[in-house]
Amino acid sequence: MRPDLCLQNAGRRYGLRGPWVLRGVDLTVAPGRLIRVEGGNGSGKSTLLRLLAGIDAPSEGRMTGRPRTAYVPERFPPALPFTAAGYLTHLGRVHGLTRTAAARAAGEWLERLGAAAYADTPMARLSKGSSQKVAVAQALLGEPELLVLDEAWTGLDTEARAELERAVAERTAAGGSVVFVDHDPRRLAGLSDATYAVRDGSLVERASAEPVPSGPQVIVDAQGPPDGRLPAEVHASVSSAEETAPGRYRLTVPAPHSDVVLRALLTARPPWHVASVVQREDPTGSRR
Ligand SMILES: Nc1ncnc2c1ncn2[C@@H]1O[C@H](COP(=O)(O)OP(=O)(O)OP(=O)(O)O)[C@@H](O)[C@H]1O
Repeated sequence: MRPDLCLQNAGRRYGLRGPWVLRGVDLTVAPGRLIRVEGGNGSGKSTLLRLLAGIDAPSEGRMTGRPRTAYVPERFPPALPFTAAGYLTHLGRVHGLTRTAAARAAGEWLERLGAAAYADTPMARLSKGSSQKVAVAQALLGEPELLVLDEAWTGLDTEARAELERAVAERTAAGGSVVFVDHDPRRLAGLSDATYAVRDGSLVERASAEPVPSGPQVIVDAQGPPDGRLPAEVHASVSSAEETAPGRYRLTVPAPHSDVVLRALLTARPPWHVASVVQREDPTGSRR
């Protein structure tokens, strides 16, 4: 089991005498956790995410337990001298994949994000939205143990936003950790294990992270063996699980997690029988 990533009494300031942007920050990111970071404009969210991503170092304090990390920055440099597929394949190789595996992963992620048509387009000619898809794909293709997302949904179309939510669910179900900042409070609402606010240079944990799941939910009716226990991946991904008969469950699943849950049920040994899958409207009535 890999260790937790820990920031201990960490501080960051820019320049030797610059004001402290962060100070005395303690944060533990355990495997499988989904962590949301909030805060006002200029409060230091991106600074914290850059420390977690390992592309910046604390000016004081310690950081231990660095996992294999990928990062989607707030601003992605689009004017790189590569095509989208060429760039992603190159990055895949940096992540340790063979050339063939890297090219395959690049193609798969461009396809999932709806950017396959731009695979051979030079990065400098991509629209802002397509460029953001490449930024997201480069982070996902190495199946990182820690995924750090700084406003990664901004600029994506609706389908790609949903796909990124699914990818986050897949990462955490596979034991990866995800830390994200997003201006939309409904982003992954009800799914975070913890929410922290950056305030006056400190990191404050919000008392309780969204107890009531919001956003669209899917109701799955599934039958396992009579003494069947729900697979661990399913347990980790549902809002609630009600046993309606021996081995039969009515699962309420946040929509972004539904693929992960269905896959876990259908590939369990023995596989579960999925009797029905019904979309339930967002109980808060909000739209994304
Ligand atoms: N490279 C840098 N050099 C100097 N100052 C910086 C640098 N990066 C950030 N800062 C300063 O640190 C403070 C926090 O910035 P940061 O980008 O981390 O905040 P943020 O919460 O992510 O802001 P926003 O919501 O506007 O993206 C700001 O005052 C910013 O000007």
